[in-house]
Amino acid sequence: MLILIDQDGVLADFERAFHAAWQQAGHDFPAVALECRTSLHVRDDYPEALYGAVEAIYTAPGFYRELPPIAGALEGVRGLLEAGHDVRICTAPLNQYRNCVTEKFEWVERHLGADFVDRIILTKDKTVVHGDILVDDNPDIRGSRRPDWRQVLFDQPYNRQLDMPRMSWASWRETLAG
Ligand SMILES: Nc1ncnc2c1ncn2[C@H]1C[C@H](O)[C@@H](COP(=O)(O)O)O1
Ligand SMILES: [Mg+2]
Repeated sequence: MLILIDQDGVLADFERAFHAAWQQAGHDFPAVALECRTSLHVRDDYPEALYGAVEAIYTAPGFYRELPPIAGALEGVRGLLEAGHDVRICTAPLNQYRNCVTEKFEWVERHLGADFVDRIILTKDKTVVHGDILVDDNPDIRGSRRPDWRQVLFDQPYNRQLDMPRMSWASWRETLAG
């Protein structure tokens, strides 16, 4: 199968890094605990007056480069390759792309190796990408086409209210390799 894997929130732990950076910045408003996050975009769980401060964290140089891998993700990706699947990273850049784009590539090179950079598909519209399965933490992927892939939702606190087929890296074999 051709398996498309999202980067942020599936391979790279955007949430954990944001939480740590917000705490370190010393804002009066406390960091929203990961288990209490309710919407995909972290900004939406903070007061509107703090949107600028939230964005300043994830647009800062180094934020994307230093994201920790999600537990089990790197082993899971290698396992999918070993099982014979064609694995591609399918990721959307921020509109404020300056640090984000380069650092997403650096992240892949650092954690999955230089050859894996060839497997990156960077797009604002994942519906135009061909594949059998897309593993993504976003439960509402929009675009210009009817996609030919089937989505498997990557389990995150902010998408748990939805009843959709989902997986975590602890259960990828049961969900994807069958
Ligand atoms: N939880 C998030 N809050 C804010 N912005 C986010 C979050 N997860 C991803 N993003 C941004 C960062 C990326 O540039 C794009 C989508 O990335 P993707 O690798 O397709 O998940 O949205
Ligand atoms: Mg994502």
